[in-house]
Amino acid sequence: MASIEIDRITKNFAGDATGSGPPALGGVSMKIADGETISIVGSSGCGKSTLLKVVAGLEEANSGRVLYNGEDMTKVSPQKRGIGMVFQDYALYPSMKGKGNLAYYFQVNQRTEEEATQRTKEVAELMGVGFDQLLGQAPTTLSGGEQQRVAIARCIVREPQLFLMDEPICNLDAKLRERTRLEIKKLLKKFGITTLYVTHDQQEAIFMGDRIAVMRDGIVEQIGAFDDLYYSPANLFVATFLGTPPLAVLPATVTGPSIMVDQASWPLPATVRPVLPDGPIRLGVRPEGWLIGQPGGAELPVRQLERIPSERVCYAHGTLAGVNLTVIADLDHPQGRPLAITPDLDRAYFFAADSEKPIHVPGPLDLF
Ligand SMILES: Nc1ncnc2c1ncn2[C@@H]1O[C@H](COP(=O)(O)OP(=O)(O)OP(=O)(O)O)[C@@H](O)[C@H]1O
Repeated sequence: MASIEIDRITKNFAGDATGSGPPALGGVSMKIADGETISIVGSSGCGKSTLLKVVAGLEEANSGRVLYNGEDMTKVSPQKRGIGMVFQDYALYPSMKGKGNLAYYFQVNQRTEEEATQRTKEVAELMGVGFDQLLGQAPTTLSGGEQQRVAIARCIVREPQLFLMDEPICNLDAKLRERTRLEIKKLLKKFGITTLYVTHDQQEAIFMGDRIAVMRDGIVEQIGAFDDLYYSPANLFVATFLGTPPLAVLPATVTGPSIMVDQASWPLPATVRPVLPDGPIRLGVRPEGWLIGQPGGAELPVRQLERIPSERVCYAHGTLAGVNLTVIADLDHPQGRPLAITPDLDRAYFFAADSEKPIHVPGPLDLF
């Protein structure tokens, strides 16, 4: 097991070296505690996979260091780093059955057969019902999802000190994805494996990660527990990146004790008022941050209703002040009827009109 330190890593691919575009990694630093899982999220091309490859030693950084347990890995080959890697298209050894794939590592490392059997059994039990059966089959007879589960188990049996996973389950169907992520999490916690986990799926990032790192253009914008990022975002990018449906960011004007959006004006709470300058500002409101049907609410013509029966609500999509937004309404809200919406200003986000800097954010909520 290992604690990992990524220290000011930069990476320019040949094409970028002339400075024509932003570097793939522009000085990434983070510390991952022993046994911790960090989910890495960010838009396509922001450098997530490159970061994993640099940590694995598959790509050479232009500057910076990666340390495992305080030891600089720059000169250590990927094979000697004790890493388990699972990528989207991870291939199994096709000539071996699942079991052989798991045991192969023990054979080449002259470890005993008992150890291989014991460890395979342990991992197979944790992988859940039916996994034993997969181990008896050749990879060609397994579906993509089944192959990926065997590939994950194969990494785990090797007792990696660091696990690098790049969208490992994105090719699985929704049901299997949910089951597999649970299996992976159980395994990581049971064996205390330090992990970097790249995903495009926010729910998966929240579920898998002890902390989440949000990347943009080769930079880590913020790293922290989901609640920190969600309620105390470092900037507008993080605020709008996390959350589905996303935070609505509305043009607003502060005039003394009130804030105005479009034609509607609402009194500012005493906690917020002293920190907001008069003049234009950006008001961020999450779908759950709107109060419905209050006097003085702005009228939201509802463009579309999206029913979420399991939550007993519906998402009402509409446009206010030229901004598309979503509010949470009653499940039986009639199609075509507008909603009177008022931002819950105690739970709102305020950003400068001309920068991404937050002026006031709600901070962790006292939910109980
Ligand atoms: N081998 C390479 N040669 C040149 N440029 C590369 C190479 N690999 C990645 N890049 C560039 O580096 C940047 C970061 O790519 P990377 O694959 O790390 O992004 P990502 O966040 O993992 O994207 P995605 O979510 O789409 O997988 C992109 O601009 C990409 O085009």
